[in-house]
Amino acid sequence: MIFSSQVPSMVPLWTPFEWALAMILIAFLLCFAAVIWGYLADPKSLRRFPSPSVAAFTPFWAIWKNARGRRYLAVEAGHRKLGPVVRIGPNSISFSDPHAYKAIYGHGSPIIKDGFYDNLAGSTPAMADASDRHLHATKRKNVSSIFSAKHVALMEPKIVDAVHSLLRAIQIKSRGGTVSAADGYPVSSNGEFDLRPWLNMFSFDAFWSVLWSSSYHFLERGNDECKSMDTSGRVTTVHAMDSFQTGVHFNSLCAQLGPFQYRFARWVSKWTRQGRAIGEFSGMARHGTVTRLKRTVESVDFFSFFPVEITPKTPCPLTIPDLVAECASFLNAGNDTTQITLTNVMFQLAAHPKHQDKLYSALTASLPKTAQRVASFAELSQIPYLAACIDETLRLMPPVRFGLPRRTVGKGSMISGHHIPAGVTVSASVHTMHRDESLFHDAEDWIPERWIPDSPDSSEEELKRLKEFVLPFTTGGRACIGRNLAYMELSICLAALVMAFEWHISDTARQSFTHFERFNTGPVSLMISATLR
Ligand code: HEM
Repeated sequence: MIFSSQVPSMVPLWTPFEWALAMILIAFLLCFAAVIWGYLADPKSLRRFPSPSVAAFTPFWAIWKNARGRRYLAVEAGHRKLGPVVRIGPNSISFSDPHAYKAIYGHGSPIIKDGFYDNLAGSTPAMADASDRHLHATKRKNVSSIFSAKHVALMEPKIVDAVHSLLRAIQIKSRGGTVSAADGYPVSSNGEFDLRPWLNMFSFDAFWSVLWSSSYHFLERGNDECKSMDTSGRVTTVHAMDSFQTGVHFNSLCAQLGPFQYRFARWVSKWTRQGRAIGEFSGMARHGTVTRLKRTVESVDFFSFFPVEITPKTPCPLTIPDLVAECASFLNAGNDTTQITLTNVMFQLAAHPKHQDKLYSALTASLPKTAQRVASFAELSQIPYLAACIDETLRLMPPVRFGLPRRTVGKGSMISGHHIPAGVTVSASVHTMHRDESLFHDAEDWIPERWIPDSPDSSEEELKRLKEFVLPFTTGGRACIGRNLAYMELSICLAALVMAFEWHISDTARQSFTHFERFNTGPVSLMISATLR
């Protein structure tokens, strides 16, 4: 009796910790069962398509590959192993047939942008993120005049100014110096320096000036510190390149989740560096927009052309959140792609000295002596070999390499002879298409001459295919709106770099030149040396 009175009347079966563990296990088993059930039930008949590894069961296959910067390569390897139609997610199909590319993205295709973009968009979608056709058409109408040939031409002096700053900076780096006390980019003892951040600072300086007539003068400082403003108006100093790269990478990873999981991931990540970087980048656009609204500028910039008042042509003008969203989207789309292309083409020219000499001779032969330091776009447009070097780089190393996600609607679509029902994510990658040996000879090699009619490396048939299937800006109603600006900036900057310097790359640097995929796929670094001509 004494003994039993000491025993509590109710002994708890499990401790709170054991209960928590049991709950986690049950939640895990339920998720696992839901995944298997989704796969077996197969309401959209996607099991007919082969898939690499666990891709058919979970989006984390693609997210994991993207986290390691290699998703486009994993998808390409999947096609090589499994064929032209591959399931790369529970609800996501990738095609490698070039004609499938046209069916998905081309003019007249009913297929729309995927929920991936709705996730990216946040509360105020920019034109580039609007998946709804009608909303996109209204937004594109609002901004299309900004990108007219006439308005883009007005931006040339701003680009030229930034090119002069770049040349000054490179001249100092080529001699092993620093551009200012804040310059954080060393030159190694053999004279090599990383050209990538300098081209990135160029693309920021140039685009800031084109968009808002302002500049942080990154190139003059050798430093990318700038201002970011949060939604409450608090201003902080951030590093533009890191905020952009980290923020875009993390946002692209999360956007591959469903809408609920995306919001949850963003909420959880508020306390991480990655989550904060997303806010810092949009804060850079907010700060640029708010300060530009307070200033009057002497020369026109892109911002001057935004419709902010109701007119018959613009019945739905832009509000301040719309302006911030468009500016963030332009800053995102227009800056990194330019940097990536310039870095890639400089790599190719340094790695192919004969082609570099050929381009230099073409430039000196065509340009008047007075124009040779920084030539005008009108003069440079007359030099086919310059365009060929840019186009061949965009073919072999397009800045946007992954299959842009699109969603089938209505009664579904026929793609490559397969009926894909509505509500499926479909994609095709230009990286795979641009390297298709059935379209282009020696497709893995950089051969600018293939773009030049009547050269030994070109043929009439291949030239037709180059025009039809080399689509770094994609095609159809969602194709790049900034293409004219991109060619102007690339041509002026590239010609000036080749006219001013001779570029060299060591074997070690050549072999260690690698790319990393975030949303765009860009070079990690480009160690190079330059000699003043
Ligand atoms: C080499 C340079 C460039 C390349 C390779 C490129 C490529 C692309 C691609 C592939 C898309 C489609 C993206 C998607 O569907 O998700 C796109 C869209 C877009 N690009 Fe570019 N781009 C370049 C330069 C620029 C520049 C300089 C701007 C200037 C702001 C710009 C602005 C845009 C915009 C606003 C869109 C969205 C168009 C829409 O949805 O209607 N791009 N670009």
